[in-house]
Amino acid sequence: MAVFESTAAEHGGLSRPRLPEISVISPGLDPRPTTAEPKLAVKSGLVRQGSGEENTERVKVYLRIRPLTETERERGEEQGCVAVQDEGTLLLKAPKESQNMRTAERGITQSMHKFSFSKIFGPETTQQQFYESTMKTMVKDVLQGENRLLYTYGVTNSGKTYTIQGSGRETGLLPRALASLFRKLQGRLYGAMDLKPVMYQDVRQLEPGEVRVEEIRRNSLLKEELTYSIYMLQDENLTSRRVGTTTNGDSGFGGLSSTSNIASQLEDTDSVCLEPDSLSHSGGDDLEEGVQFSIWVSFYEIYNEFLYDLLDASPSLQPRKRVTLRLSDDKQGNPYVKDLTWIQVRSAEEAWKILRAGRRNQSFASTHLNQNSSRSHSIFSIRVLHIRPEADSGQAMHISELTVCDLAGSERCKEQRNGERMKEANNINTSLLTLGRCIAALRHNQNNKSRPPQVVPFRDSKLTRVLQGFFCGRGTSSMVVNINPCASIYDETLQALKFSAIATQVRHSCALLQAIDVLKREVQRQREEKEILEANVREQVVSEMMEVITGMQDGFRCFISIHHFSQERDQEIEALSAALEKNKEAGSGPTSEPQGDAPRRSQRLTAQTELCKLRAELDQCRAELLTKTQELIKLKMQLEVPGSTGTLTGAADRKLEEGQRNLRQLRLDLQRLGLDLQSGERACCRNTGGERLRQALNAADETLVKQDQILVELQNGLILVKADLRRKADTLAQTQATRPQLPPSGFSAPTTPGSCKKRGCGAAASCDAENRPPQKRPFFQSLFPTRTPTRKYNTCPVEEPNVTPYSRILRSRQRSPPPSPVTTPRTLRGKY
Ligand SMILES: Nc1ncnc2c1ncn2[C@@H]1O[C@H](COP(=O)(O)OP(=O)(O)OP(=O)(O)O)[C@@H](O)[C@H]1O
Repeated sequence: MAVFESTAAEHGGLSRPRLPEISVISPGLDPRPTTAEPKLAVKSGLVRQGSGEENTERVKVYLRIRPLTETERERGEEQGCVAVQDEGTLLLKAPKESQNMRTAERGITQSMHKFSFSKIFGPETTQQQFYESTMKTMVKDVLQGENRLLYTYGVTNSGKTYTIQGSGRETGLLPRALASLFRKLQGRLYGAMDLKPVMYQDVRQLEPGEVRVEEIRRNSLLKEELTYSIYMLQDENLTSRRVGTTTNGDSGFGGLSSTSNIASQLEDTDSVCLEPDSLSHSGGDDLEEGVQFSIWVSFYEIYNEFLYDLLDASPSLQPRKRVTLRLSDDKQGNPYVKDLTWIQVRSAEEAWKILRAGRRNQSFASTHLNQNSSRSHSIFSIRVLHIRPEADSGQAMHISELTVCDLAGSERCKEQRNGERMKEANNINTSLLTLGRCIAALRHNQNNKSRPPQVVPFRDSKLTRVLQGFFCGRGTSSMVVNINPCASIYDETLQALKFSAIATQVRHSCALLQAIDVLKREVQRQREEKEILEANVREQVVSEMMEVITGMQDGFRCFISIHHFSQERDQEIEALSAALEKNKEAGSGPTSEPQGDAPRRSQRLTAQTELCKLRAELDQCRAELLTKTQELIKLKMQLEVPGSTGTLTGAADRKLEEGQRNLRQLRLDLQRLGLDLQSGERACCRNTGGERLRQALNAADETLVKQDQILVELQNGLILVKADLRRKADTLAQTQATRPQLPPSGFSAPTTPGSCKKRGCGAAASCDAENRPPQKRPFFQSLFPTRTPTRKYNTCPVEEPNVTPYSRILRSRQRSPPPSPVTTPRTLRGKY
């Protein structure tokens, strides 16, 4: 067939690569389709991808082809450039006069293009059929709590407004949706007006005063709509102006300037008399039990990138400056139209009147293509509050939304002769272009998950910003592409279809929703874990704190008891010290001690008395020792003086024996004194614990130790003296034996010539000094000058007849065992 022949092949020359005959501008289709394969992969408009994306659904894109008017047929617009191959496939064939055909003839593009859609609706499709196939399910979803968006896209004069609003009795999708909604909600409407949607998807509880304001606003709007209708009917002149009226454009002014025959088309349908659809037949059985619904509507437009509230002003007949609305973000960053008017509606008729009132405020103008062309994007939203009246304060459990967006038609700016129309066209095209970029970015991000995601330019236009939520997983969107089969606008239609082809590749952000759900669950789980962890930590901290506090309490109790004890001890010590002082002063007089401490204090006093007695004994012993020492010295001196040796030695011997006895007695006394000291100190330590007493005892003990040492030294000295005396006695005996002529009591130096008594004594002393302990010599020398017999005399045999009584005693002593070792004070101290 000639129509499928590529003109580019004929005229493109050899230098150009041969292009395929048909461009297939839709994913999932066979890139090389043939006429013999009319059935393409798209069956029901639901195209799925593999590799883990089976659960995500592509955005539904419907194509609606409007019928040609009689005028258009007469102009020769019907050239067969639009052909429906099946319910999902469209074939575009470039007409001869089109730009596309010219480029195709140069081999740059193809002249035929194939597109796939979710479903294609031909010119014969009725409004009812179109609603049943597109919006009915969306209404059902919204009543189930979902958010849905439907928007129309297409070239100007392609039937977008007709599709959404309808014309005459051919009501469009929106009034049908409203009628269906209210039929479904019969008996389930929430009568009060105290809950109102605000911001992105919040609900606010209204005060009674606010409720009255809301009622006044709604009644005013409905009343003025009624007044306007009556006015329109009565004023024939005005009514005659309705058909074919052209406006001067809307530069921010509403009212008459925007009134068009579109409004009159709607007014023809003065009541919503719609064929009942299958949804409304089903009644409200599938609605959630016990839930009531409050329906609120809003209507605004985006004109030249400004937002205007179409329900804010009454349908005034006087032009006035309109107030622009601002876009804001809530705490989660969701955009919403600030201060937008929301009206609660209680029936489809009320909603219909509100819609008509808003339509009169919308910006329309006549263009070269459409006498009543929408010059703005209009957005009508229905918010459904799901309310459980029995719940606390009747709070809304959930909000769902159905938004219907009638986009302005794209058109060629250069064909607009009017400057205002050109500006509008520029803005329309810019916002539509941004919408196309957003959809392309979404498609890119979905298809290239391994690559860095592109920024979706939602913020580049007001339109994409207000619709952002529906593209980001907070609902699903459906697109209706309207085309006009006129050959004269083929190129524009081709561009619109190329745009829609991108949209068909976009998937709903179900994956995002699922990810959000997963993340929500994860956050909840982690929050619970954190709470448990926090509770455990708190418990541990509390138990540790309790332990610390208990320890501190114990320590404090201990401290208090120690403090009390030390106070008691201090008091006792003070009392004892005072008593001691008193006793010292008063001697052994009676004390005025307290009754309870009397026994212990008497013990202590006894010990003190004992100690004093011991000290006295010690002093006495010391005095005795001194006396004995003096006696010994005297005896020594007597020994040195010549005289009766026997008498002297006998006296010395007696004195020595007496001294030894005294020493033994002294030793015993010392031993007893040590024991007494021990017991006394024990008693003192146990009973008083006073430091001063202990110091006094220690001092006494040290004195005793010193005295012991002195006694030991004295004893050693006595032993040496005795030894010396023995030697002297021997010498005397030998002297007497060798010198019989001398009187028996003589004690003189030997008269041997050349010899000297002193010399002989010196030799003996020098000889004897070697046998003495070196440490004792100074003491011994201080006591007794060295005057001992020589060794020669010692070695001489002693004749028995000349033995004196002293020498006998000495001999017997020499035979007797040596004196027992002196008990050193250290032994006592060690025991002590
Ligand atoms: N399916 C249809 N059946 C009958 N008439 C239709 C259909 N679609 C559109 N029309 C008519 O075509 C004309 C243009 O339609 P409409 O105003 O809806 O186009 P539009 O796309 O909204 O244009 P604009 O973008 O300029 O507003 C209207 O007169 C409308 O009644």
